[in-house]
Amino acid sequence: MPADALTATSIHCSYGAVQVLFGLTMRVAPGETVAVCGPNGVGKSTLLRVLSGLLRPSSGTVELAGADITRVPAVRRVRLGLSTVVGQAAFGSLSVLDNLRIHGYAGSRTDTRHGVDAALAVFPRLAQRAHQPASTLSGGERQMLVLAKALVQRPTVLLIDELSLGLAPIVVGGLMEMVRRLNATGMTVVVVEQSVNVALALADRLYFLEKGTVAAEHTAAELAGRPELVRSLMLGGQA
Ligand SMILES: Nc1ncnc2c1ncn2[C@@H]1O[C@H](COP(=O)(O)OP(=O)(O)OP(=O)(O)O)[C@@H](O)[C@H]1O
Repeated sequence: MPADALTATSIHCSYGAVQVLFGLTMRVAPGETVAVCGPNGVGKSTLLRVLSGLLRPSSGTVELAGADITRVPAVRRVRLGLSTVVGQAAFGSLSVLDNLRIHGYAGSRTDTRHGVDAALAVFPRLAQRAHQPASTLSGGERQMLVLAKALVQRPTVLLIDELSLGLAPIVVGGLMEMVRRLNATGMTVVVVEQSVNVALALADRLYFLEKGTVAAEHTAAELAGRPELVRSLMLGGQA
């Protein structure tokens, strides 16, 4: 049996004296899209930071394709094929193209130009705006740029924090379609999402966190047509 694309096992994590994750375990199979959901402040973004290498857990392990990467720094994780999309940050005064090039140099494990071309092919709208300063992009286009930056790194596993945050539903719909297409190419995707509707529409499987650990895990198919169960899971109650 092939190794999981990504696993987190018994993760404990704290900010100073404040513990946020308590023995959290999750796994993501190759080619799967998995969503991490739950109420505000439950530790979703903290988990993402641990997976991406921005935060070191106090105990527990993170594995990428069966290799222990718990102590591997974030930049080296990118080179191993694990990229992270967080927020809508871009260098505003630089063009779309230069933003992509810079990102390629920062994490490159392959030829940067090839990666930039491949990313622009996925986002024709960005290709049309390649020479426009990033600061002039709309919110949705900026989010596309963030996804495109991760694509330049040609990840095997893509971590996305809050794809839908602050964006109009129609823009979110477009971005979801992009993520689906990436997943269809074989890319494994983990999304941290506050919108359960986005999570349900995107993911094969969903983890629901409560008090820094996994309270429940369901396939999207199991949750289809069960709004009461979804509601109670999102409120942090075990159902
Ligand atoms: N840098 C930090 N220093 C101290 N505490 C932090 C830090 N970042 C997050 N926390 C705390 O850790 C807890 C979990 O935060 P986290 O951002 O992981 O939650 P979340 O589930 O992603 O929440 P949300 O859905 O509101 O974004 C919260 O109580 C938060 O205040």
